[in-house]
Amino acid sequence: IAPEVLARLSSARAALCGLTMGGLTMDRPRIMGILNVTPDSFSDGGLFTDPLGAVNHARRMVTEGAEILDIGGESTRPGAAVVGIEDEIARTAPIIAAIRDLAPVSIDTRKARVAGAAVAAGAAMINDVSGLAFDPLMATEVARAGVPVCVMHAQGTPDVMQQDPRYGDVLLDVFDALAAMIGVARAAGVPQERIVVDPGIGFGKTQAHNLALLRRIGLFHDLGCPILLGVSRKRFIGTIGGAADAAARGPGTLAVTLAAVAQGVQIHRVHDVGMIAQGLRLWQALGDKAG
Ligand SMILES: Nc1nc2ncc(COP(=O)(O)OP(=O)(O)O)nc2c(=O)[nH]1
Repeated sequence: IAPEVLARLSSARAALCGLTMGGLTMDRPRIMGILNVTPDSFSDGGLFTDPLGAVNHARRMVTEGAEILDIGGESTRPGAAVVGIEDEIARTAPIIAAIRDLAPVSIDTRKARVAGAAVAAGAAMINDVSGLAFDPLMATEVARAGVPVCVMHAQGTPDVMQQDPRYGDVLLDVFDALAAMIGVARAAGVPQERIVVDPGIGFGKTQAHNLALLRRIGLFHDLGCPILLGVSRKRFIGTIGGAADAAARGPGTLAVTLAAVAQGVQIHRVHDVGMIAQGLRLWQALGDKAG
């Protein structure tokens, strides 16, 4: 099946997944705006640690086209330190309460108690970069909270994941690992239609692994869940695109995002919302036969 046909079929199937987060269906690409309230995130650490700055940035991203806001209080870049639960809650819960009416909010955390506090503050989704593996209580917490969860693949933890990542076949290995995560979530009581999958670009992957995953990312539709992709400003974009400064990697991020849209990827987690939203509008106009 031609990739574009596969993408349409997959998008249709994903739309039937019925994931609705704040009423968002998965029948067209959605932008998830990144709100890192951390001092050390790899590309924007420290920019939004003051509450007013964080709220203003959230408002600007929604104005520019973000339909989901992903707030994180702990950097998961290679080598990052683990943040204490109370600190992570203190960083995120008050901001969630302040931005919850702007757009559905996702909490980017590996810890069940942080996720619970976030949902209590108004979060509408849990984004776990450890794929429910870091905190044994997370799967149960997700089921209790009754909100969608993104399970992301990572090989190893941030402190060691980039030292020597290896796979038999990265596509099939990641596919199987995500299928197992879906099994863990379902066994804990999370229904299939509340599960989103993410291959975890840059999380225990070489550049070659990242490119192999991106070339065939449409394969993951066969897991029966919407796909979330986080490539924004990541190292491989800087290396290939020649942009040493992470904040200058928006054009490369847009190129990779549109390639993923062509394979039916539904949720795009990005820093440069305005740039990506503009690109998506052109992409959709080109695909709109009635236009
Ligand atoms: N689902 C999902 N969540 C993620 N959270 C953080 C990062 C890392 O990017 P960023 O948040 O910009 O950096 P940091 O982890 O340093 O805060 N990437 C992903 C991703 O690819 N997918």
